[in-house]
Amino acid sequence: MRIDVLTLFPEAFRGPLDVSIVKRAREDGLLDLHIYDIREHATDRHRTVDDYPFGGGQGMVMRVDVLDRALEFVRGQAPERGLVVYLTPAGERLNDRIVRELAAEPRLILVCGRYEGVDERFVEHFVDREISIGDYVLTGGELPAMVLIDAVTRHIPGALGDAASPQEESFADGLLEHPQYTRPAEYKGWSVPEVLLSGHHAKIAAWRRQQRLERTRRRRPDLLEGKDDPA
Ligand SMILES: NC(=O)c1ccc(N[C@@H]2CC[C@@H](O)C2)nc1
Repeated sequence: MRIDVLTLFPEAFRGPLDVSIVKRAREDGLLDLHIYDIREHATDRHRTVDDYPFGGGQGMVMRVDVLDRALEFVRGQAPERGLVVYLTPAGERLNDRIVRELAAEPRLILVCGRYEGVDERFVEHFVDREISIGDYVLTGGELPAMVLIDAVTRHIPGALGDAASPQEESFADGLLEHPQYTRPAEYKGWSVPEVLLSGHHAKIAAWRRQQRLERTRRRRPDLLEGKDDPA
């Protein structure tokens, strides 16, 4: 899978994507990640990428002409057209379903805004999906883009290694994940649920399912809406 990123701050991407699972996915050629600087496509002497908003208001808006040129350049770097995703608080709330949809794409082109955002004509004519990672405003789309890259990479076949698979986790069955325990079996008088030490796999699976249900009912009843009560 190829992911291209358009940003004013390429340096923001150094670090989180250079470690562990995402790093290995890149080294193994499972994820082909490229970061591009939007400012390279500003044409004036001052390399301007933003301007004052028509109609007034505070802050600056990123120019559609600069973004169009940057996107056209990036598009030309690979044969697949790519799905253009703009990170914005006004987007669809990211969830497991959307992550899986995006992970199925051969190529994503993520657009990270700054200031007050981008000219709406860019969104209207060039963006395929607007995505939000939560109901809060950040200084830029870079962190949301890194969240998206991390979440999507987990679904690239082979990225989690042969053992684990994204099926067995939170949200995969629409529920929150069950609690996890490991050694020591006893710590400061705190013990591990007996069933997990029993080696009885059917009982363990049942206990974990019950835990997922109870946790979800207690913490995230919204995830259960519209579902008949799962047995
Ligand atoms: N919740 C989110 O996913 C999110 C995304 C982007 C963002 N901020 C950028 C800065 C200017 C505009 O492009 C939007 N804040 C929050």
